[in-house]
Amino acid sequence: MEMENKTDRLIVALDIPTTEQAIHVVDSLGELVQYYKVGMEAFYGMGHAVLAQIAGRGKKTFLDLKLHDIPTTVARTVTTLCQFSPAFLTLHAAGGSKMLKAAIGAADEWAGKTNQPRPKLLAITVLTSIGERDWVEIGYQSPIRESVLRMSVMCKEEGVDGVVASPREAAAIRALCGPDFLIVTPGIRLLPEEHGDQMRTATPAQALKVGANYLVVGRPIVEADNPRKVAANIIADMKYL
Ligand SMILES: O=C(O)c1cc(=O)[nH]c(=O)n1[C@@H]1O[C@H](COP(=O)(O)O)[C@@H](O)[C@H]1O
Repeated sequence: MEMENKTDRLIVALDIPTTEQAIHVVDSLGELVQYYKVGMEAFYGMGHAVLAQIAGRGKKTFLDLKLHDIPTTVARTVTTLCQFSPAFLTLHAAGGSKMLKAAIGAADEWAGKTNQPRPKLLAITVLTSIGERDWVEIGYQSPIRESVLRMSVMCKEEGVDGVVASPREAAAIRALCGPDFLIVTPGIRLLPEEHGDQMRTATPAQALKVGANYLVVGRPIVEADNPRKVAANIIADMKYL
């Protein structure tokens, strides 16, 4: 894949419900951060207007609405969301291969009709907040790692651009899915003891080392007294590698 400067591979999760707060974070991080993740809290709270505000500041968006529904519903939703020109769009691998295929078909069709680049589609594998016990409780019998790898291979075969997974599975995904398959890792912490509800975590340098293309960091930056300082520390850790 076309490689960006590795410090441009930090995605800050704007898990914030109001435009004023969100734009304050974007403006205070300034040149340090190029990608912002707009997830459910931000999108439901602010609507699509926030995407234009982020784009207006020359930043790229990771639209993380984690689509998971029947293939037709997901495909139509992908068409609707493509009009906002996000760099990335997420859906759940657990929606299955037919849903993934329908989503890719919709994005390709939109790009063909509009002559615009299509957003990269990324599939969520097993959420980083899930531990082995939670996984068994839901009813899965294979270990998390096996499930993540199985989903990643299915995504690759269906033509999905990459996956969202924990840094703990990244090296194995990279080995199985090759150098061009995107791996985005949340669950990033400079201080492992501050993991909160994240169960499968790593430091920024560790995540890059095992093959992650992009790192997602939310609360450690957004809820810090000095978001700029924390972002700079994370970037320093990424550079250290
Ligand atoms: O799809 C995601 O972005 C995602 C997948 C996953 O497995 N785990 C995960 O934490 N995320 C998101 O990544 C962000 C992590 O935020 P912090 O834990 O605050 O750094 C949140 O916005 C989550 O919604």
